[in-house]
Amino acid sequence: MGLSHQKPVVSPHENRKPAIIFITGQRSAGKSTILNMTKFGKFDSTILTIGIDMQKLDFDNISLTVLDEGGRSRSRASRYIHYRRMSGLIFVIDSTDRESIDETCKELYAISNEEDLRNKSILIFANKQDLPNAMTFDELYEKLNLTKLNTNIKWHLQLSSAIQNQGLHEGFQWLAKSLLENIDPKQSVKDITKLTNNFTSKSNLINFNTFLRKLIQFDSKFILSRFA
Ligand SMILES: Nc1nc2c(ncn2[C@@H]2O[C@H](COP(=O)(O)OP(=O)(O)OP(=O)(O)O)[C@@H](O)[C@H]2O)c(=O)[nH]1
Ligand SMILES: [Mg+2]
Repeated sequence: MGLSHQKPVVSPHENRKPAIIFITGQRSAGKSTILNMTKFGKFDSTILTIGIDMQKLDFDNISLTVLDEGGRSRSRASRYIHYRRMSGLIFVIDSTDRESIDETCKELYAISNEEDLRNKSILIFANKQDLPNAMTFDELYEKLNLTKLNTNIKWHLQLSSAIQNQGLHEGFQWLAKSLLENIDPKQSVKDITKLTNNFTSKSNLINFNTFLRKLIQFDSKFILSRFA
């Protein structure tokens, strides 16, 4: 047996840099649909997220651990979120909801002022663009007053339709590029391990509730299909 000059077999996955992302925003804006469509490439009906779900999304050179926060249980769920551990954030807006735009704007500003998000990236998805009354890019740009957003963060406004898989790829491409400039892979791996442990212990009950709801939904779909 001699020395081998063969290159070690490196799975392309090992070259992906890990990062943690938090997806938040208006309730029912399409956060979970964006993640599901990006991951599976097809539209599947979602149910409202209770607490926080965790999803992994792999791209060419980056592996995202995404925490998906349900819009209805925000204050409770947010206690488990530490912006310090996030490499970036995705904020989702329902482009048809003109009534809540001022409140949404305030929330976006508050997030952009978080000290722990300094120099990090925020991808803003203006979702549901397939609907006829959706706000346009210019309208959103003006109403969200994006030029006044804290200059310490990098942001990008992306129009999208999650159910039609429009704009998602472009949005994630921007995010991946912007994250790669800042990630410390060693720190990310440590943070992901901590987060996963934390997440599994603290949200077991929440997950169990979500599991039950999914089971009930599946069951009722099944029963309906039997009687259709
Ligand atoms: N027309 C349209 N409907 C969408 C789009 N994205 C999501 N929806 C619908 O909006 C509803 C809410 O979608 P979710 O993905 O569950 O929204 P969410 O933001 O995760 O909701 P919470 O977890 O409850 O905060 C569902 O009925 C989706 O089918 C879109 O781009 N266009
Ligand atoms: Mg959801």
